[in-house]
Amino acid sequence: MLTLSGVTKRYPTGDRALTDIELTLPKGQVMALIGPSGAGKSTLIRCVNRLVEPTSGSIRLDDTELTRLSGSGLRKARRSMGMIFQEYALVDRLTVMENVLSGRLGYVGFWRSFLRRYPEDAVAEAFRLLERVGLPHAIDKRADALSGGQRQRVGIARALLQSPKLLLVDEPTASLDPKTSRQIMRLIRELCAERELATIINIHDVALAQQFADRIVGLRAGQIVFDGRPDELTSDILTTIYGEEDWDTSPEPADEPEREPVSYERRDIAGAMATGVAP
Ligand SMILES: Nc1ncnc2c1ncn2[C@@H]1O[C@H](COP(=O)(O)OP(=O)(O)OP(=O)(O)O)[C@@H](O)[C@H]1O
Repeated sequence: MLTLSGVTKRYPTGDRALTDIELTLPKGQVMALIGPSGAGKSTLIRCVNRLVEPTSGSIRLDDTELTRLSGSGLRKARRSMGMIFQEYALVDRLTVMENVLSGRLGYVGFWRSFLRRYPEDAVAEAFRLLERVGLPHAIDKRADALSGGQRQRVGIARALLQSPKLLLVDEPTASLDPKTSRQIMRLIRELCAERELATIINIHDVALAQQFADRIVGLRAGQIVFDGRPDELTSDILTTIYGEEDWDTSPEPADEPEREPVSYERRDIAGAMATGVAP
């Protein structure tokens, strides 16, 4: 479905962000891309949707060579790639429904979108998607009245309204609490299975990646140093990806502070039992 072959990116500054990347992503697979800061994760995702121009190599989505596209060909190809962002990228003053419908901008043309006239089938599908992501009650709310988790659900519905073949997801949980992060990852996973969407998720949280991805690719200094199943990600491999660290130890329990022995009078204890307040 998506095939990267010999992809290299050197920025004009001389930074070599990716070197000779070989990667094939089949339909329906959720792939987590992990690696330290600066490893090249965002650059890889951005090369696929051509927000960044690869210096060399080939990127194919089905039969289309993405690196050769420009103008309308590139716009058409981008419709088949849904993006989900860390900071949600919603328009705050628009409603949830309007934000979701903006996922169709690549299809409806400038004047129709300017006049906010979307085809009926797009509106019906937006309703269905908002129901599916758990926001049917929030359709008319302004985006800035939502919590982070709700905003990310809107971002997911907007990406899916494009009817993409591929989802490119950049740090979807970086601004969310642990429970909401899991809910969002679970939702992305379920939707990918339902729609047979191939997905690349750029993520720092290794535990979340292991729990919700089918496959993990580890990048270090622009090169793939691990490509395997989540259960194959051992401490040694984490060291290869991130560098030396003791991955197995949990934090030492904090020492109890030494306390002066306290003696209570019997009547203090009786009082405490009556009021629930320690003497
Ligand atoms: N626009 C740019 N111009 C020059 N160099 C860049 C640019 N964007 C990224 N780089 C460099 O490319 C390398 C890879 O950066 P990239 O942002 O892709 O890494 P990352 O793994 O996504 O990092 P993070 O996890 O911190 O987001 C780094 O050395 C970075 O400094």
